[in-house]
Amino acid sequence: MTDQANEYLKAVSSETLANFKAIAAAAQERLDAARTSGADAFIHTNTFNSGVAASKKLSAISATNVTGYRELTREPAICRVQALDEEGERHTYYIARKSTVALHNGSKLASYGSVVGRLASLTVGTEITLQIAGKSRHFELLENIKYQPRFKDGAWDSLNTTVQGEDFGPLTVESLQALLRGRLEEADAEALLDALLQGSPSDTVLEGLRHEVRRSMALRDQPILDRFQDEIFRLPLDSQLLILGPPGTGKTTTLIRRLGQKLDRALLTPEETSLVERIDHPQQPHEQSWVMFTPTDLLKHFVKEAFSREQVPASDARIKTWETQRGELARNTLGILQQSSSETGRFVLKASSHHLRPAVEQAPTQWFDALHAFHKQRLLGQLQQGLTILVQLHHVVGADLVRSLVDIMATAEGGDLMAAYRALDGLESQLIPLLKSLKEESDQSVRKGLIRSLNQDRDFVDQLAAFIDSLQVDDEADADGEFDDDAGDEPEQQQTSSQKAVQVYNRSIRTLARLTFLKRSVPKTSAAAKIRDWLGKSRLPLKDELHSIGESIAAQNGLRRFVNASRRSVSEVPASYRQFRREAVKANQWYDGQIQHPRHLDAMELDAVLLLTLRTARELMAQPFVARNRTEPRFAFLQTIRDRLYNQVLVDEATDFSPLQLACMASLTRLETNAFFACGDFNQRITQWGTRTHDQALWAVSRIDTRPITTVYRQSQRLNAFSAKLLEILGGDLDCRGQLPEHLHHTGVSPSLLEDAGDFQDVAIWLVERIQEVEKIVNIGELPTIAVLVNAEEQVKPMAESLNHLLEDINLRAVACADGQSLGVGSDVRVFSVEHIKGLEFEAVFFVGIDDLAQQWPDLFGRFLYVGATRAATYLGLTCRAKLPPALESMRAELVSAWS
Ligand SMILES: Nc1ncnc2c1ncn2[C@@H]1O[C@H](COP(=O)(O)OP(=O)(O)OP(=O)(O)O)[C@@H](O)[C@H]1O
Repeated sequence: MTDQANEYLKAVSSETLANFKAIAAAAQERLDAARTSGADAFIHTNTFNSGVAASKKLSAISATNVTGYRELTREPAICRVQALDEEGERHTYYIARKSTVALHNGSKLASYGSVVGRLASLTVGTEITLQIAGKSRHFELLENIKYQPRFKDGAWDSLNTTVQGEDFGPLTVESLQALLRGRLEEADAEALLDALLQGSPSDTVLEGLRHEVRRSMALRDQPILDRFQDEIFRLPLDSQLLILGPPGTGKTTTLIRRLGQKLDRALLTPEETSLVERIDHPQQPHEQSWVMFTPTDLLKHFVKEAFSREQVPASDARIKTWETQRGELARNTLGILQQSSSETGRFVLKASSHHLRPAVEQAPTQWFDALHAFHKQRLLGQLQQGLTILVQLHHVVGADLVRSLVDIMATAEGGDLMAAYRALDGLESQLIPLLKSLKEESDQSVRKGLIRSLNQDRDFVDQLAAFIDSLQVDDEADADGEFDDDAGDEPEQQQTSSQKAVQVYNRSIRTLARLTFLKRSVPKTSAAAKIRDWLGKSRLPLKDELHSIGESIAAQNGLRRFVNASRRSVSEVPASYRQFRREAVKANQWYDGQIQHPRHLDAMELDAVLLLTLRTARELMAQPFVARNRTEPRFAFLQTIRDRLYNQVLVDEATDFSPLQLACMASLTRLETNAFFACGDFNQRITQWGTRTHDQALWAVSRIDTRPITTVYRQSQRLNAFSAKLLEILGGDLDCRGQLPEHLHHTGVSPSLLEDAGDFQDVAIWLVERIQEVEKIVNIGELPTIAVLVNAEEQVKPMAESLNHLLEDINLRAVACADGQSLGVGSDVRVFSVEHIKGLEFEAVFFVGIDDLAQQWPDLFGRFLYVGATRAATYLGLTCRAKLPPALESMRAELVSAWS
């Protein structure tokens, strides 16, 4: 670096530290003002007439402001940029992480999420056009300085500041204070001595960018994104995006930053603001209307801190696994699963069962499409049968009504069920009263028969109740009569045994009457047949009576199919599924598992039922005739679902979710926003059911826009090269390889290998030697993050125990992170089962028993190895109980036995 550059650097450092002080002081002034006059000091709007919701929103804004100012007192700025505008004028901006404050000294401070904040992501020499205050402004970036501010002993400093100027850099300045003083601080003299002894440059200014050792078990702070990530995170709120990229390219980082930006009303574009205001709901304001799905609980814990840096409160209600969300929806909201063991009729989830063929589980989209088509056909069939009945009974229901229904059915048969529902919605004012009067008449006639029997025998109802209790009824045999009465539309209530007996009597007589009228036989195993036989001729209504009741019931049956038809398209998904599966099993299609009970569902089947329910409900919600009448009681069933939708849905490690699960998640976005943001990597899929191809992703979210990112920020050059080779020999998608950022000095070391390792005690000896090496090489006064990965949950504790025997002697500890529930604390060596470590990052990773893994999971071995190996930033160790698996033999030359 030239003397001139050095002097310039000092001048800028001095300006920076003065500005840090000024920003922190200005922010403190605002905080003090708020304290004396109440937090509402920030609000200049008159709230008297704005209602409760508006004042709630404003107090939320003032709370955000307070947090923002407080953050500025801790971290005044994260960047300083200089840019040349189209008129040749130089502009200097300081950029803060989230908030801004006006400065008295003329310096300009913008937040990173603002339009000007984009300059922070550019490299020097890049040109950009920005829309500032409605005007297009063109800039060329001349200089970019990134800070890590620290306040120590009453003075501001910035550590590991990176600087890139027009004709110098990038450089890393260890400490701006030290640069200004020309030496490292006294307190750091020891570090300086160590650095000198290791032969590293003693100067506080280093050429290039340096790797930052991973010290904590949380997603690393990355306040400024690169240009490509930055572009993605600012895309409009109502986008559907899938970021694809190799491990460690900052996909999760980008996702969290995007959420932070899109939740901050001050940073939304005018279009986004008007969209958010249109859909804002006092019960679930925009700031809380989001959910993020992660495949494991561990990843959930790993990213939580990154959310709080974004000032986004992220409770368990916001970051979830799909299993949690699915359970809530299927059980509580949609009633697909039974809620208690006493309840009957609904499905029971058997999560560990597999009913579908493995090939269907791996590519379930065709199966789902077949189910969808079946459901539509079944709904159409119900209406067609209704029309056939009504055409014959036009003298009961009226010829005009039948003609209208004939026209509506022509539309439905043309494939447009939604248009048919719209027309039927308009016809309900005729259908419902007619149905009601027919039912009253037929109920009256059925009741007469009951009273007759009671007159003959006062114990009739008690005897009937006792008989009903002894009945073994076949639900399927009674399913035929589902439109006989509307009891199914009412919630099941607690009944006395007499009430139940009378209800079963009524239902059975109606069924018998309808089948008599239709001249059809009664299924032998049905309740109706059993009751008929029990009643005997003397207590059954006369044949003529049955015929006339039957005619009315048949007409009601026909009419009922046209009432609430749209609701049935949603509520009858489970019934369609049961029938679909019954027929497919008979036809030897799709299924081959043992289905113990017609009400049992495996996890993928539940996803399918859920998806079909959600998609049908959304299709209905999008219909103008529904949207117009959304508050009407007849559409209350949709409101329950609407209340469960989110302004934004985010998915991390999307490829571990099946296409059905991704489609369900996308179906949880508000219809107005459709804001869906997912990230993943097909090479890192470690579930059999996960999404395998881009086509599957497109099937799940039809308008998804895929954005690749390829700069690898996690791994050293050596490990990145090793990972790329691993991908090659394991047959991964080679287009998904990444490269390290320019100017990064992070060569690293080759992975190390132990063969013929023996039992855990022997492995532990080798691991502890390597851990000590890492500690020595890293030399940061504490242990960096270290993970030991084992092949199965039951190995976690024994491995941790074996390590602890040895680590104790050097004052270190290993912790068993069992069941993927805990991330461990402090600088312990963490032992995980490999299936839980998706998305995590460590400075060093040791993968124990990879030859056993190859035998245990021949299909997924390569993927587990790839995911495990790419968790490591710098140090990777592999151990084999016997020898390196044959698939990896060609990598032997890349492996060493130790690092020192
Ligand atoms: N623009 C950037 N500059 C420097 N470091 C970055 C940048 N973006 C991300 N990182 C760092 O890269 C590392 C990996 O980030 P992240 O976990 O978000 O990647 P990922 O693509 O989600 O990885 P994986 O596919 O393994 O889940 C983190 O330490 C993060 O801080």
